[in-house]
This record gives sequence, structure tokens and C-alpha cells, in this order.
Amino acid sequence: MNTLLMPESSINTKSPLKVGVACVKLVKEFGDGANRNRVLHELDIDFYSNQLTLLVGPSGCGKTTLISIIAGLLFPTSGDVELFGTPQSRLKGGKLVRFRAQNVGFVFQQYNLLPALTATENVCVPLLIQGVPRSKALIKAKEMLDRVGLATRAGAYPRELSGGQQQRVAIARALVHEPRLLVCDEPTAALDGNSGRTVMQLIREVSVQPGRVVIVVTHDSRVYSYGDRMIEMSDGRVTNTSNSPSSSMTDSQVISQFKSKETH
Ligand SMILES: Nc1ncnc2c1ncn2[C@@H]1O[C@H](COP(=O)(O)OP(=O)(O)OP(=O)(O)O)[C@@H](O)[C@H]1O
Repeated sequence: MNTLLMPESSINTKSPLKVGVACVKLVKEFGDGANRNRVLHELDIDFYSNQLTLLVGPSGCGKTTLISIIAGLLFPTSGDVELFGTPQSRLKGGKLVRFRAQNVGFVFQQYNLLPALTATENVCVPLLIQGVPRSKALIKAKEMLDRVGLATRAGAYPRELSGGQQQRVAIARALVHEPRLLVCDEPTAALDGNSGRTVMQLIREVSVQPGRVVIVVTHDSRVYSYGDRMIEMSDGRVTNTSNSPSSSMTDSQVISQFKSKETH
């Protein structure tokens, strides 16, 4: 693990950053024998608290596999992930499920809301899984919907909401139990430009908090300016790590600035 000092222009500049999630010699293979396919090659990556890290790279390079292992949805073939000091390899069965339920929030490309539940009820789900009484869960869920600007749509069903509104409900659901890790897989891929910007602004504003790690997998260059740091992958390896430029730049300026700040 190491400490990274951010440049003056970046969003979180004040103190040395703390590692929240550390991947240690992470290997993932699918298949057996002649069909074995190594998808992640001994990855050593640190993700810092109080930062939004973008994970980018060509299709098939292993981004979803990596975040699925970090989030405890997939097991690595070898290596380990330390989540806030706890090696995942030490957590088995029910302990891993509980740890994940408490510490991890997910936002997916297709929202994954339960169609038979209202926005508020969808947001309640992570709290109910943790055993929070329904009346308390409803209050917290409504507060969270307010924070994502959807207080007036609390009783709406997913089919009555636009794509951008559904993604905002999904963000509220991912954060309602105050997880220390938020993982977003292509959160803007199904959204138009304006909705995508609103969603990324929200992810920045409501999710990047002291002690929280935020990882966003994206192909969408429109969202690059919302990151503090960008990790580029290719063919199961990290090829570059760079710090964020200011968020007022155009896409091409953003990309060239990222490229010029190579630290890896
Ligand atoms: N369950 C699985 N079984 C076998 N191979 C898999 C499985 N999941 C992923 N792979 C393979 O692992 C490689 C990496 O896939 P992954 O989905 O992690 O890439 P990605 O970078 O997220 O791609 P995309 O940007 O298209 O979502 C691909 O070659 C994929 O076919």
C-alpha cells in the first residue's frame, strides 16, 4: 500500500489519502484445462477513500470481473482483496454475505429496481436485509430520496419514472445503508447526456464522503471530469493510473490532461 498526494487542482487536496480497498496479486481465471482463460493478471491496485476512481479500458479487459471480486460477488482464483483492512479471504459464507450487505452499495447500468415496489420501498431494501424495522427504514429511505431530488416521486413505481430518475432511485438504494464502498458499473450507459450528467453529479455529491471508496466503471468519456483518479486497464492488467483534471474542461481537454499526468 502507498500514499498518493493529489495535485493542487484536484477536488480532494487537503490531506494524504488513505487506502480503503487494496487488491493484492489478484488473479481470476475462468474455465479449466485447455479452456482456461486468465482474465486478471496478478493485479495490485489501491483504491483511496474520499475519492471517485474511474476504471476504464476496452471491452473485455476485465473491469466488471475486477469490481465483482472487490464487491464479493465473485471469488478470485488467487490473491486477495482487503476491504478497509479486512482481507476478504478471511470472510466465509454468512460472514461474507453480512459484510457485503453492510459495507457495499451497487449501482448497475440497468438500475435493477424491483418493479412491484415503489421508489421508497426499493430504497428500503438494503435496510430491511440488515433487519432495520420497516418504519425506520421508510423514514431513512425518504430522506435519501430527498437527497437525490426525488422526494415528490417517492410513491412512484419504476415504470412511472424516466431512466435518469430510476438511476437516482438506484443511487439512493445503494447509499441508504451508508456503505463504505460504492461500486457503479456503467451507471450512465443507458442515459442521455443530461441525465448522465445529473447522475454523475449526484454520485459525486452524495457518495464521495470521508472514509468511503467510490469506484465507477465506465466507457463514457462524458463522465471523466467527475473522477478524482483514473485507472486504465487492458487485457487484465493496469496500464496507466492518473490523477484528475479540473471538472470545467471539455472532453478532449480532460482526456489529454489525464494522459499527461501519468504517475504509473
Ligand atoms: N462467467 C464467465 N465465464 C467465462 N468467461 C467470463 C465470465 N465472465 C467474464 N468472462 C470473460 O472475462 C473477460 C473479461 O470480462 P469482463 O466482463 O470483466 O470485461 P469488461 O472489461 O467489463 O467488458 P465490458 O466493458 O464489455 O463490460 C471476457 O473475455 C469475458 O468473456
